[in-house]
Amino acid sequence: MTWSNRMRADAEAALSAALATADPARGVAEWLRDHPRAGPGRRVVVAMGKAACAMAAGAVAEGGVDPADVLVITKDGHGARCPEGARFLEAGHPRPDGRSLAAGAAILEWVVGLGARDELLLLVSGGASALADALPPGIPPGDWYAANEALVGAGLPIEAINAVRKHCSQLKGGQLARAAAPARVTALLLSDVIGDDPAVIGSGPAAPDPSTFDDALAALHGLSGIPDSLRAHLEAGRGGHRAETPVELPNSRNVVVGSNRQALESAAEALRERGYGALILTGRLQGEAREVARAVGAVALEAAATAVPAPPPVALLWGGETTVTLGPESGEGGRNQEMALAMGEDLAGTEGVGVLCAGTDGTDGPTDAAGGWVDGTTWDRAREAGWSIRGSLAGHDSGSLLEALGDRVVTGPTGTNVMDLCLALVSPKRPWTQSDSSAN
Ligand SMILES: O=C(O)[C@H](O)CO
Repeated sequence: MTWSNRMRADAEAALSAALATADPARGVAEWLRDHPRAGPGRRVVVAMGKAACAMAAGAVAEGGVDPADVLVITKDGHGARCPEGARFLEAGHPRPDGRSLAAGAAILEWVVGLGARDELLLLVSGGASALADALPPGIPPGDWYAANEALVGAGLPIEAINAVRKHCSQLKGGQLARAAAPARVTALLLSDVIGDDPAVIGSGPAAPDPSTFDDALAALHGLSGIPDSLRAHLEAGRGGHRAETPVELPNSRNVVVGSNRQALESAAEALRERGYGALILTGRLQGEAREVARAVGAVALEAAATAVPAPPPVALLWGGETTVTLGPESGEGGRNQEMALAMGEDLAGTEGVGVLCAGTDGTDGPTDAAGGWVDGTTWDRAREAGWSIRGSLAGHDSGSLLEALGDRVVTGPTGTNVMDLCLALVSPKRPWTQSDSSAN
């Protein structure tokens, strides 16, 4: 086995371990097993987001829940693992649509009439903000769709986008928990945001909201494409003519049951078992993919050259989520494949350094790959095959090149979504021997 194949196999094994840990069904089931219900009363479930089906399956397996009491709202094509007998709705993502509003109405109906002895088990994962909503009077659906388009298209941080969403909704920013009172609300969250803030994940339907109408208006500053009805609603809120989102929710608790950090720790453990020292450098990676890539590549090369921050064999781990700003040309690819490929030039000709970048949902951008692998051989192999890394990056076509080289990382849809992982492996300068690792 070449050093390159060997390290790629190690990185892919670490990714598999991370995905197993981030499995949302497992996270929900484990939490419910450790927190058995006390007292009588119904437990009804609302699962919303891209991982709603798996989370609902975990609740049915361990939570003493009747599937008929489960409402699942997920993205088109994300219905695998949905518990039989649950009410199942699909809705628009990343652009909300009429089905998102129908889903919001269904949620509010689902919690009507719950009493003080009942519990709403709310299972929230990434995408929930677009998939379900209930608009306040005065905001027509068309205006709401246009506003979402403008907010997401402007590349604003998710905190800012969700501050606006929360203040133009009857569900978000803790308002679902308020609607479910006097029932107790337990929200189990699969985090797809940096920092794992319950108020941001899926716009925090059961989380006290520290943001205000004022913050929402500030987020819109300088943004075009926001309809007047929306601005008027927010202005009215700032003037005290609309109810603020709740800052306290005594009936609600929020618990993160799956996160990028857990995935990183599990990947690090798997790499230690394979003979690497493993350092998690950050779970807060963000920024333009190709620029972040240069920094990640530089740290890995530094470890190879100077044994800083740790001597080889070492694995350096990053988590988070980068972005890609598309130009006029865009081919096949996604942020993880672009990030991997953007290291190709800096790594060119080096030995013993390889990097895997992958999205934990298994879908990098609009492609069917999770991400890509790059090492010191990529540049030459691409040239020999008639490809140019620079050209592919210029056309945002990283996926086509990586596919031609057999260097895409393909997991298939994973059912989870805890952002991305980037694993840089640095081998000793000499070839691997049995004593370098317990793995074969
Ligand atoms: O749905 C959302 O708001 C984003 O995915 C963040 O959780």
